[in-house]
Amino acid sequence: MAGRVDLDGNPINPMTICMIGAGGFIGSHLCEKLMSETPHTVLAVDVYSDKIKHLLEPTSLPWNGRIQFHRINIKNDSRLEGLIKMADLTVNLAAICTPADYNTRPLDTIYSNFIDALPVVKYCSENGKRLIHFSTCEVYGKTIGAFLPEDSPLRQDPAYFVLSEDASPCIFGPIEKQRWSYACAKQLIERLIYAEGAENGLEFTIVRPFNWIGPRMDFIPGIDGPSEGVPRVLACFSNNLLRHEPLKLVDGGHSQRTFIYIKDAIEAVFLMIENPARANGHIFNVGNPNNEVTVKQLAEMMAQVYSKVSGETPLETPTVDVSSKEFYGEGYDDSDKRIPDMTIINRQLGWNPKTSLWDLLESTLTYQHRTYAEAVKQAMSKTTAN
Ligand SMILES: NC(=O)c1ccc[n+]([C@@H]2O[C@H](COP(=O)([O-])OP(=O)(O)OC[C@H]3O[C@@H](n4cnc5c(N)ncnc54)[C@H](O)[C@@H]3O)[C@@H](O)[C@H]2O)c1
Ligand SMILES: O=c1ccn([C@@H]2O[C@H](COP(=O)(O)OP(=O)(O)O[C@H]3OC[C@@H](O)[C@H](O)[C@H]3O)[C@@H](O)[C@H]2O)c(=O)[nH]1
Repeated sequence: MAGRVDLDGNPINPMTICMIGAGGFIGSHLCEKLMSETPHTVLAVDVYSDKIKHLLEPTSLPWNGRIQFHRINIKNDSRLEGLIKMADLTVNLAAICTPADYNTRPLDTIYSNFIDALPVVKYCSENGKRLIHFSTCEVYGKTIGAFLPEDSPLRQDPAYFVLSEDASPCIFGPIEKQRWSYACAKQLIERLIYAEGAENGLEFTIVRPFNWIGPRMDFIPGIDGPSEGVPRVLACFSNNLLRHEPLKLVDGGHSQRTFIYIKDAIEAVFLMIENPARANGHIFNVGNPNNEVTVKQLAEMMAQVYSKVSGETPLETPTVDVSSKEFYGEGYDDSDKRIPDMTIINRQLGWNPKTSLWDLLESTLTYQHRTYAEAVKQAMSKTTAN
């Protein structure tokens, strides 16, 4: 850890980071790396701590004293301002961010992603503290290309689908498609943060993650989350594979996504944390444009990789189609394609993702198998016995 320098060769001084949502998927990976590779201190705020328990106990851990857990619901806790004041930097990850909630719990989604984030922005601005706020690639909504005729050659032109921070429009569906409640709330908080920067000098960085995936993402229904819960696609498909049942393709699985390994993405956040002069005032796409697949291709690849890492015979029928209405309910809609423009993050931080989709699925599904296979087997045999 000695002699750590930033991208401009200046020494990096130890800092205190107030991390809100530290107990979630991204937060747990950030905390892990901050503890093992830096001298920084983390004030970890969340309502849950299961995913960072291994960093908090036992007290003999080498970073003991550098991470403190504060079980706080930021909706209604006066301790939040004190923690932000104690820190040099606040990283806000807290949000409802599973698509199954956007159309079924739109009020909770809007409150979580906009209203609950407001005091965090305000406390940072009023106290002259730096803020790294987690937004989403969903703020881009649909691509311009999605509105062109199916056979238009312009659909092949990157100008119609590559998503860039300073040029692409934000294209959402109608209000009755409540799917967009999340994207719209995230867009408004981005605009508010940007305005606080412009009018009141808030030092901010906005992160737009493009489908970060890896170990500890969401939950496996009925094992470490509600049996009726619907997590994001990695956990849905992992659950299907663990139960040896076909993977469900929503509306044929034609939508496209670029997936990035959580460990690559965390490197980018590290560069932002430790290079404020290069990161402040910027919005960054963080994704892997080389890992594009349709959801159907993702399902097929996951089935292949899972069979390799578990030694189980592949499913005869690996996928089954399901309508979005049946799977998510009324008001669902989808982003068609998400390719991040990497120009700004390359220029400011010199960062590039490294891990291929196959490799990241291999390590992630090895983790899923080791962590859950036995518990799923037991839960399934209990259900059969009853
Ligand atoms: N994972 C991705 O690919 C991805 C993509 C786009 C955007 N994001 C954004 O990144 C952030 C983190 O995402 P994640 O994947 O780690 O999700 P996550 O659900 O695993 O983590 C969010 C954490 O915030 C906590 N939280 C929510 N409301 C809270 C409250 N009121 N008080 C205290 N804690 C609260 C939750 O308990 C959870 O631990 C979110 O803002 C999300 O919108 C993630
Ligand atoms: O079992 C499933 C689950 C999901 N899907 C599909 O897989 C695609 C990806 O679904 P995800 O659940 O990962 O969610 P999305 O990529 O649509 O959005 C996510 O991306 C960015 C973040 O802001 C959020 O974490 C989330 O909104 C969608 O097209 C969805 O319809 C399936 O076909 N089957």
